[in-house]
Amino acid sequence: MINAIETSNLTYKFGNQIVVDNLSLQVPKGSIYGFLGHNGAGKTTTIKILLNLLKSKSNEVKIFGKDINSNRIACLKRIGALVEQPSIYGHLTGYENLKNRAMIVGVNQDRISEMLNLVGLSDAANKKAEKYSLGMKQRLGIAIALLSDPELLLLDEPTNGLDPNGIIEIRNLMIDLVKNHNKTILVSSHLLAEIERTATHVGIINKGKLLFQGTIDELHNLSKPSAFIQCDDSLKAQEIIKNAGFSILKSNSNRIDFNCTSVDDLGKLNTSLIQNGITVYALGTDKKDLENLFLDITSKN
Ligand SMILES: Nc1ncnc2c1ncn2[C@@H]1O[C@H](COP(=O)(O)OP(=O)(O)OP(=O)(O)O)[C@@H](O)[C@H]1O
Repeated sequence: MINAIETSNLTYKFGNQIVVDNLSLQVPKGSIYGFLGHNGAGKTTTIKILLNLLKSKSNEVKIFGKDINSNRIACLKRIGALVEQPSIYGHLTGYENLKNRAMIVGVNQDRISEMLNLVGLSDAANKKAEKYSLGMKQRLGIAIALLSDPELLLLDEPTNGLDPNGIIEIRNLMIDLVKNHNKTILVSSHLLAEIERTATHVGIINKGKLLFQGTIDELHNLSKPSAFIQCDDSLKAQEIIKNAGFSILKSNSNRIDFNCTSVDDLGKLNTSLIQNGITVYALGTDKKDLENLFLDITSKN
């Protein structure tokens, strides 16, 4: 299947600084691709290149299989974007902002109500945009980007600065757009927990280099599961765990983490701890969350 976005050894410099370094992204059609990286990693620069706002070499960037440089207009027609602040006029209502944009891009005005409905702003359609919350402004920005019905959406940190409710609204909107409206979304973020809940695929960059790319499941599989025990005698329990052939990963007086992956082994260990007079408060297996994985991956770079 053709990827919505494919970059091949994409490299970009500001002066002598390499900001995007041999980046080969593959964003499958129909995915929510979480583009992760710390501040300054090169996410916005990459998105600007994908929008042809910054120049790439020929065949470094393909949109739905077509080189962006030789098919600029055709490619850009298939992309909607929200980069940095949405371009919204505060003195106009949400409806008027969309109407204005619909005239510029030559889109039928019927789509305005449809877009307001899609992003959940129908009730606020006649309110001035300056009175909108940050989350409403972001959703209006997405509605503007969707007016021309692009297949691919590029969203640069759309949840930045939003409260938990605003984050949930954007998250649900992204899922709805992909599931029910056949869109593909590339969404950049440094809010890792946020990406974990929405993304189907993930690309992690640091200093312009791609450190990981794959499905969210592949990312999770990178972290080795471990087990933990909480009990009343940590020192004695550690001896028993070591004697059973496991290595202690970390421990304190409340909790011991060790390299057990089998629930059978964990059950036997529980029996052994109890037989040795230890009271076990809790035990279970653990997998690293995305945040810790991300720190692991980026710190190795
Ligand atoms: N116009 C520019 N001129 C010179 N350097 C720039 C310019 N824009 C960005 N940079 C530099 O390029 C690097 C990557 O910046 P970029 O904005 O792409 O990162 P980012 O991952 O989007 O970070 P953030 O999350 O902070 O927006 C940074 O070191 C930044 O200082």
